[in-house]
Amino acid sequence: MIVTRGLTKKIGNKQILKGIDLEIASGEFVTCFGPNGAGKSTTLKILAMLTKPSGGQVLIDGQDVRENGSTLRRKIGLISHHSFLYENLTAWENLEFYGRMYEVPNLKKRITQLLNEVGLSFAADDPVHSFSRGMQQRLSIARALVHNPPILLMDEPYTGLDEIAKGVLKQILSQLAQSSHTVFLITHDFDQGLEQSDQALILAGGRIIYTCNPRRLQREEFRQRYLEVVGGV
Ligand SMILES: Nc1ncnc2c1ncn2[C@@H]1O[C@H](COP(=O)(O)OP(=O)(O)OP(=O)(O)O)[C@@H](O)[C@H]1O
Repeated sequence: MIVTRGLTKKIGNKQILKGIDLEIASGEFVTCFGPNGAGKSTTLKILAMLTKPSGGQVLIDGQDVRENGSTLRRKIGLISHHSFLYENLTAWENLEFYGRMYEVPNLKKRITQLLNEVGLSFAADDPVHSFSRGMQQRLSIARALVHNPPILLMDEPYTGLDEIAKGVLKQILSQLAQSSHTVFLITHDFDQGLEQSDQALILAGGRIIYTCNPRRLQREEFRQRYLEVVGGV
C-alpha cells in the first residue's frame, strides 16, 4: 500500500533523509520509533504529500505521489502536530467542511457518530478556539477519519490526550487495524507503539536502522535493541 524506494530529502545543505526503503502492505500496522531529529516527521510529511521528496520514489496504492497527488490525498487520513482545524469554526462545522470536501455520504450521521466516538458531542457547536489542546487533538482525530480513509498516517497522536481519550484512540486504532486499514504511526512510547503493530521500525540519522516483528519480541528486549542500535548511530 505504501512503498518508498531510495527516498531522500535535503533541506538547505542538510541531508535529512538518506535513502529510506519502506514497504507497508495493505492492512498492515507499522510503528516508527527513533530519537529526536531522526527524520520521522519528515518521512511522514512526504507520505502525506505535504512536502516533496528530493530523490527516490514514493508509491501509494501503486501510484506515484508526484503524478497522482489529488487522488491519493483522499485515501489518507493525517493526524500530526498541525491540527488542520479552523479556529473560528465550530467542531461540527470543521467536520462538515472536510466531509463536504471529500464528498462523504450521509455526512450528518457520520459527524454525529465521530463526535460521539471522540467524546466531543457536548462541544459540537463551540468554536475550536475555545477548545483545550486535548479537545483539539480529539477533533483532529475525528477530522482525519471523516472520509474513512484506507490509510492513516499519525505523528505522535497521543500527545495532549487525557487517559480517557488515550483509551478512545487506542480503541479506534484497534478497530481500524481489524478493518484492514493501513496505519503508519510515529511514537516515542514503546507500550503504545508496540501493542498493535505488525512491524516496528527504528529510524535514526535519516536511515531505517532496524526493523522487527514486535509480536516476536518482548517489550524489554525491544527497549534493549533500541538503546543498542540508536546508541551506535
Ligand atoms: N523545515 C525545515 N528546515 C530545516 N530543517 C528541518 C526542517 N524540517 C526538519 N528539519 C530538520 O530535519 C531533521 C529531522 O526532523 P524531523 O522533524 O523529521 O525529526 P523527527 O524524527 O520527527 O524528530 P522528533 O522526534 O523530535 O519529532 C532535524 O534535524 C530538523 O531540524
